[in-house]
Amino acid sequence: MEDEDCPDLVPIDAVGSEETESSPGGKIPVTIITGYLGAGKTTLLNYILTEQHNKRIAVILNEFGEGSALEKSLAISQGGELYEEWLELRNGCLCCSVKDSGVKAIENLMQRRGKFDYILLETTGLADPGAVASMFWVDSELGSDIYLDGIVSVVDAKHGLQHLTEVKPEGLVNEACRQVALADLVIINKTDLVSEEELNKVRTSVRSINGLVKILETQRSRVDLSNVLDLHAFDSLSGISLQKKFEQMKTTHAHLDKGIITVTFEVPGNIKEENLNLFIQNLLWEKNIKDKTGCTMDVIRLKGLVSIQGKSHQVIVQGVHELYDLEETAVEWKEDEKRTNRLVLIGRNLDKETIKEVFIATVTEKQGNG
Ligand SMILES: Nc1nc2c(ncn2[C@@H]2O[C@H](COP(=O)(O)OP(=O)(O)OP(=O)(O)O)[C@@H](O)[C@H]2O)c(=O)[nH]1
Ligand SMILES: [Zn+2]
Repeated sequence: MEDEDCPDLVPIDAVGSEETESSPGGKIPVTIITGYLGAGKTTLLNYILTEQHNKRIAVILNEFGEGSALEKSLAISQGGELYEEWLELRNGCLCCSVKDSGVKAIENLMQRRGKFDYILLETTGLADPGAVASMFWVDSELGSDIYLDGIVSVVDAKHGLQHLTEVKPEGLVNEACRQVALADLVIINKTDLVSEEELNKVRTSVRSINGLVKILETQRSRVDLSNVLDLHAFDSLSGISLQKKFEQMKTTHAHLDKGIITVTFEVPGNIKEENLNLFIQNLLWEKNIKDKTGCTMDVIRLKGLVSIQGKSHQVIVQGVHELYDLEETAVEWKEDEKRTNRLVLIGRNLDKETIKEVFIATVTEKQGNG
């Protein structure tokens, strides 16, 4: 069994000398809350801020949007002014509302280290959560204090289907779809406003975009916090749950439009790390892998469990847009176990046969001695 309480390993020089009462040397998890305009993100965060849960959560509300969301946060800020200072709430949480990307707010928040154990960050309804997520990966200064735990996307049960199926001008990705594609958890909210049949359609649509995502259904964004926090979606702890998902995953339904879909494939054997890097870089950086009609495959999210030559443990692959990394998991290949590589890609113009062929060609290709 995995010891979930085991602190993440951090480089020694990353452990600051400042007061870190909560978890010495430990990084603070950040969960990104996305979702289309009006889906219920702020409602979710307000719910978390007002519930008793014995957790000290710092919440960064994005108040770029107008109307009801603003009013809600005004209610929380009590003073009647838009809050740009950190406010300590009765249940031990901290709250701040910001107008920009929120990264500034996180930097500002880190000065209050020791007062909270978790950060929830709301993005604007139209934001690309991948861009926000990327900042935690590439910003090493932020990265030594915090880590990305997961991406949660709130979907409006009433209008979600319309948002998800809206066709954008050529070349543009529908933001609502992108948010679902990147999510580790989708909360279908406002179920009070729809029939069971409508709800089914939304669920099916979410599932067809993202075959891996966990789906919850709520009213007023009332969720069990344990389903939202500590998902460990981006670290090696998620290797075990990823393996379970592979087993449960059904093949994706054929999509009529050129929307975002999930494809998954498996190739048995051991692969070389450099060949895997080459494959991923062709896909994410060079973007030179095309489908049968000549369209470039556009991968938004990538996950995989692979078997690398010379490594005794399964390796997890994580990608968001152009960024990716490989990390050895705690799961060891057993001696009599068939070594295999399983990948999941979420994106556009993905064609399973072609991508699998390219993978096989790339990873089995003999590399020169140099
Ligand atoms: N009927 C119904 N209304 C809801 C539910 N959840 C939230 N709402 C309402 O939907 C509206 C939008 O909710 P918000 O939480 O502000 O949505 P948001 O995603 O933060 O919106 P933006 O920040 O503007 O993108 C508010 O008026 C909420 O009261 C629900 O489950 N059912
Ligand atoms: Zn909001």
